[in-house]
This record gives sequence, C-alpha cells and structure tokens, in this order.
Amino acid sequence: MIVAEELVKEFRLYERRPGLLGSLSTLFTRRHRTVRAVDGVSFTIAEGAKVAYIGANGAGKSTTIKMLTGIMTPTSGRCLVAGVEPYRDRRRGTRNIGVVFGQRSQLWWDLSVPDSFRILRRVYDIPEAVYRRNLSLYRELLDIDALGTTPVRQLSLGQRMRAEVAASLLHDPAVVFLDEPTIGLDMLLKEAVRALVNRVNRELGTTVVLTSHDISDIAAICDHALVVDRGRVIHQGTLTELLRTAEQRSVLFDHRGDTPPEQTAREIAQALADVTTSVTPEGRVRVDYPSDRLTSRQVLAFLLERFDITDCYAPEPDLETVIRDIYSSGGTRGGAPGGSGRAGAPEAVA
Ligand SMILES: Nc1ncnc2c1ncn2[C@@H]1O[C@H](COP(=O)(O)OP(=O)(O)OP(=O)(O)O)[C@@H](O)[C@H]1O
Repeated sequence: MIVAEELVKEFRLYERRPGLLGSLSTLFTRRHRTVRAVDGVSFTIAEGAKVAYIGANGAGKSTTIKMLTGIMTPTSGRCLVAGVEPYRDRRRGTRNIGVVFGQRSQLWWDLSVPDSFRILRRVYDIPEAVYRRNLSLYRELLDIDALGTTPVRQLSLGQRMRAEVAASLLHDPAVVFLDEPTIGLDMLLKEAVRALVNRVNRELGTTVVLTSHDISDIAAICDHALVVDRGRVIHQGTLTELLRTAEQRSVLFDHRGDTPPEQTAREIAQALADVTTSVTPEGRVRVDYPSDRLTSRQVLAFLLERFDITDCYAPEPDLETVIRDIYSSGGTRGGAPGGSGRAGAPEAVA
C-alpha cells in the first residue's frame, strides 16, 4: 500500500549575518548550509496495517509524512501511496489519503463542522450512502452533533481534533496519516478516537500510519512499528518484535521458607553479575537483568535451583522504556527480527 524507496529530503538554511552591514552583505553573497531531514528512508507498509511511526523530536517524521501525503517533493528517491506518487499527482493522491496533521486544518475556520463536512463531500464526491454511514459512525463514537453550528475557529482544541479525525476519514481513504490525533482530548474522547480508527481499519481495511508521543495511542491502535532516528529507519517490524528488543528484562517471584525477601534479593545480587534486585511493596523479589548478557532461561534456572518458588512471573517490557532505549542508543543497537536499517531494497513492515 505504501512504498518508500531511498527517500531523501534536504532543506537549505540560509545564514543571516548580524547587523545592518551583515544584512546588506547577505543580499550579494548568500551562504547556506544543508539539513538532511530524511536520509534515504526505505520501507513498505502493507494494506490494512496499523503502523506507529516513532521517533524523537526532529527525527524526520513530519517531513516523511509530508512527502507521503504530497505536501512536499523529495529531494531524491520516491514514494508510492496506493499506487500514486502523491507529490506528482496531488489530485489522485488526495483521494486515497486522509490526513490529520498537527497545525494544519482541513476544515473551514469560519464555517461550522457540518458545513465543512458538506463541502468535503462535494470536493471528494462522496456517495450519499458512504456519507450517511460515516456521519452516523461519528455520531455514535465521537458525539459529533454536540459540536453544533459553532464556527471551527471557536472550537476548543479537543473539539476541533474530533472533527479533524472525522473529516480525514469522511471519504473512505485507503490510507490515513494521523499526526498526534488525540492531542487535547480527554481520556474518554481519546478512547473514542482510537475505537473509530480501529473500527474503520477492521471494517474497511484502511491502512493507518500514526505518529504520536502518547504511547497509549500506539499501544491501543498499532500492530507494527517503524522507528526513525536522525532521518533514518532504525527499526521496523511488529510491536511484539519491538518489545522483544528490550534491553532490560525482569522476573518477580515469591518463595517458601523463613528467609526474608530482602535477604534473598541480596543473595541473588551477590551471586549473579549484571543483575539488580529489589523487593516490591507486596514483598516479592524482583530481579532486573540485561537481555544482552543473560537469557531468561539462565535467570529462571538459577532461581529454581536456589529457591523453593511458589509464584513467578515475567512482565512484558513496557513500550515507553523500549522506545526511550532506542532513542538513546541512536540506532546503534542490533535490529529486531524483521530487520532494521536502510540499505538495499525496501523492507516490509507488515
Ligand atoms: N522547512 C524546514 N526548513 C528547514 N529545516 C527543516 C524544515 N522542516 C524540518 N526541518 C528540520 O528537519 C529535521 C526533521 O524535522 P521533522 O519536523 O521532520 O521532525 P519530526 O520527527 O517530525 O519532529 P517532531 O516530533 O518534533 O514533530 C529537523 O532538524 C528540523 O529542524
């Protein structure tokens, strides 16, 4: 559904020299430096996938999405969305694509939400049945009627974002790009937006590309992740594979006997290099270990041999920690199953 091949975007930044003389001299000799915001990014996203596009501030997410939605033309490389190069054929491109994009609005500021929707219906030539089905879905999930006839400019951020998400899906696009779609929404509305996105994906097979700093959006919607750092793809695969790359794992357990858990924790820390131990408020022993130096099998074998364990579990690594680790390593860690890196042919995300 989406193919990016060695996508590059460079910006020229012109230097301004201080003072009046400096300003005058820049009229004659303009010096510039080039910023490479996207540095040869290649990937494919299959039809119907729900992909989190993850990266720290300035990693190149918005620039990539601007190229995928046809707002920007790549410096080199190319991308195809539903078979169309969106920046070459914007008319055909926009029919396939829905977008919720940060500060940009697709609504008319002086008009109400229903009036904006009526215009969008004409622009996209949306069949009556599709328009009605979608409006009733937005009534059911987003309480869209509550926005009434207030002009869009007078809506709160949360109210506007509800309308933006609905507007992006009104024409049943094949792909929807959602950049921070739940910003400004309260907990219930966040859940409603996530439910809507999941429902259109399930019922219509809409491909979803989500950018969000809210990890719970990613966990609630996405099944795949594409992680970028300094303009390059550094990880791609399923969310489960991403979680498996966790650098730190843990095991929690209870055991029989008179030894207090604090003493057990000390014994383990002395016996096993690289682990850290603690006792939870419930009195369980917690063992944290680095996954590149110890396997869960080794840790469990050690614990089973030494202690009469009555209960034991290994919690899933949490997504937030995993993503933070990826950012801090700047893509120098080994890739997850499914591959990482940018060289060669585009790699499949789903
Ligand atoms: N129009 C522009 N002119 C010059 N530099 C730009 C322009 N747009 C983006 N950049 C630079 O390109 C890099 C990537 O920016 P981009 O907005 O794509 O990052 P991002 O991952 O979306 O960040 P954020 O999470 O903060 O939105 C940054 O260094 C940014 O300063």
